[in-house]
Amino acid sequence: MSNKIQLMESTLKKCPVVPVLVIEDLEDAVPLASALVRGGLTVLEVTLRTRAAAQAISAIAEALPEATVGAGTVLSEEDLRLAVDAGAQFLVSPGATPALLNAADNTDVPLLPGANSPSEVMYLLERGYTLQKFFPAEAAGGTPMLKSIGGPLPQVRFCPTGGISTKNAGEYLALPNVICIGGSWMASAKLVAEKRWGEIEALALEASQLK
Ligand SMILES: O=C(O)C(=O)C[C@H](O)[C@H](O)COP(=O)(O)O
Repeated sequence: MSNKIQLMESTLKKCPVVPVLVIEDLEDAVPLASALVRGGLTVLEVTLRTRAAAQAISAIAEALPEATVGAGTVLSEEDLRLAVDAGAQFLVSPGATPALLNAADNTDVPLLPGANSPSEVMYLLERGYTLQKFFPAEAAGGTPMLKSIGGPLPQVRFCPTGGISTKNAGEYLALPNVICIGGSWMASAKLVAEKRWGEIEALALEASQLK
């Protein structure tokens, strides 16, 4: 486990923000990822919420070797297989189940599992996860909740995701138990549907400079 945690840590340390992407149209995958990478966001999470997702991961990995592309919304062993076979370099889940964690134990690709309560965090810690996604960040209590969890559980660091934007990103990044944040604001459904790559690049640039 510790090698995989180290790999996850080095990935999450690359950038302050991981864009969470919903790619409906495969032809948008590479232009979208290119815009984000040009803006300085090189770690990308493609959610498995669309039919194009797995092919989008493969296309981005092939076209942009400088990017680290992972799969999000990994809910089951089947999702995990699909993502790993597509070439995902990391996996993200909004929560965790024993079946998913067992499947993750049998692959070399690191998983960032989600939690948002002390018991969930403790369970994942028991399973070896010192890096976890805090989801849905704002709805689950935001920075006060993360600060409180950090009291008894300072050994766990989080990638909070859900309801974060440039407005509150800095408050999360200032916490000692936050390694990076996730969000979709720089690649909203509207911006992607309208193929506004220049604007996405500008928003990525702003996000990549967050501290
Ligand atoms: O798909 C997943 O696996 C998720 O966990 C959900 C995403 O992380 C959030 O949808 C991103 O949140 P927003 O930045 O508020 O859009």
